[in-house]
Amino acid sequence: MGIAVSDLAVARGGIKVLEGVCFALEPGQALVLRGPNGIGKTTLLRTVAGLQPPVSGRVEMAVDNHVYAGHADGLKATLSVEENLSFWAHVFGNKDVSDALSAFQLTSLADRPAGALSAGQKRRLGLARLLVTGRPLWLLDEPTVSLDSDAVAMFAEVIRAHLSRGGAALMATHIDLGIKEASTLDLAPFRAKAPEPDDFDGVFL
Ligand SMILES: Nc1ncnc2c1ncn2[C@@H]1O[C@H](COP(=O)(O)OP(=O)(O)OP(=O)(O)O)[C@@H](O)[C@H]1O
Repeated sequence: MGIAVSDLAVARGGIKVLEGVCFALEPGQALVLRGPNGIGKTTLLRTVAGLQPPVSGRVEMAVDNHVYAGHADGLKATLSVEENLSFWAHVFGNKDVSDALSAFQLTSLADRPAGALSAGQKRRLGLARLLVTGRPLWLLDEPTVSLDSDAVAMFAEVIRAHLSRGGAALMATHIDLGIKEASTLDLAPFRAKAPEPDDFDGVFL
């Protein structure tokens, strides 16, 4: 099962930012959330991931089916690249990290402490964690930040392989990943309207 989102309204800091959001994501599909800075992509992803409650509407998806990767890489700086991945593999009941290392060209850096990686290498390691979770549904917020063009291509290849295995991905990104299987949802039409004041004259007093 993927995700079914219906008539969803989400808020940040107590203010509604998006409303009436509807989409469905099936296994094997990717959906890219688009919209200008501040429209609410992160807020929507966090709500879908269950990290905050919706204002209204529904998010239907299977329990323990997804993994969320936000802006922070969530790495342990003193653990090596391999130890970081092994830690996360263990959390999700898995062991083998070799495929994740090679998918993001991290094998030659396996023994280096994560704190001594470049920004792009840290991001590659953060994304490699997705592969060791074994979870089918990936919720990704700006996954390509700090990646150079080779690493973006690497990431796009990982997404394609994930989709071909029946996985799914919902992601907010400003760049074109060149994934032809991916569709796009422009969030501009779902921007929440400013609330009508209850007391029109009162707002001027
Ligand atoms: N902690 C907060 N308290 C109040 N408002 C916030 C908070 N964090 C974000 N916002 C506001 O909520 C709105 C939605 O923010 P959000 O981070 O979801 O947007 P975004 O589309 O992901 O933006 P970007 O493309 O810049 O990452 C923005 O207008 C932002 O200023």
